[in-house]
Amino acid sequence: MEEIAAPIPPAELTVTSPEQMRQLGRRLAKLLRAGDLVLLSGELGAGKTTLTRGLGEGLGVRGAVTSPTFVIARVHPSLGDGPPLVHVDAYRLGGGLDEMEDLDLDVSLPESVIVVEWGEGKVEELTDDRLHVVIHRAVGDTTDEVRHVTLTGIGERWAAVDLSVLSA
Ligand SMILES: Nc1ncnc2c1ncn2[C@@H]1O[C@H](COP(=O)(O)OP(=O)(O)OP(=O)(O)O)[C@@H](O)[C@H]1O
Ligand SMILES: [Mg+2]
Repeated sequence: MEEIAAPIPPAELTVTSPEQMRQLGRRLAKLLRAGDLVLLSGELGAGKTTLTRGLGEGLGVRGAVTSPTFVIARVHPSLGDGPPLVHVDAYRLGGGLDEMEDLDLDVSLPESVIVVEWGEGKVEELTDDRLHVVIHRAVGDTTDEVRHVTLTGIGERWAAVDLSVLSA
């Protein structure tokens, strides 16, 4: 009989500064590979771009990750032989997937690591597997630098990945 493994629970961690958020991104980058989709949720200023900056550093890609004001997506090629980082800000992406494909990114998505801010309900169809990262501020707190981060792996790709290593 086939053994069905219990799903790995989401990892929950607390981050107390922007620098720590970047560090988390750098550590998370080590778990990522070409074809991965990372969905980032959290209110304005939660730290999605800050985390992505760390991901870019960890992946060793060219160019600093910034908040794209006039572009929806930016491709950061690898400085080595790793996958490029495709950073999407779907805030203004109304139509979802179709528009995503229309972006004409000149990059092969299955060969890239794709990180999407504000992508909920828009890009899930890109792949069955995704890592969903939710960043929360402590309720009612706008001055504090404390953030609660929940990482949930969805699909076969993440079934055996122990995300608790990220809290180390
Ligand atoms: N623990 C923390 N982690 C991340 N950012 C933090 C933290 N504490 C304070 N900050 C600050 O909060 C802001 C986060 O901005 P960032 O652009 O990363 O957010 P965002 O979620 O991408 O917002 P947007 O929805 O506008 O794209 C930065 O100014 C950063 O310095
Ligand atoms: Mg952002």
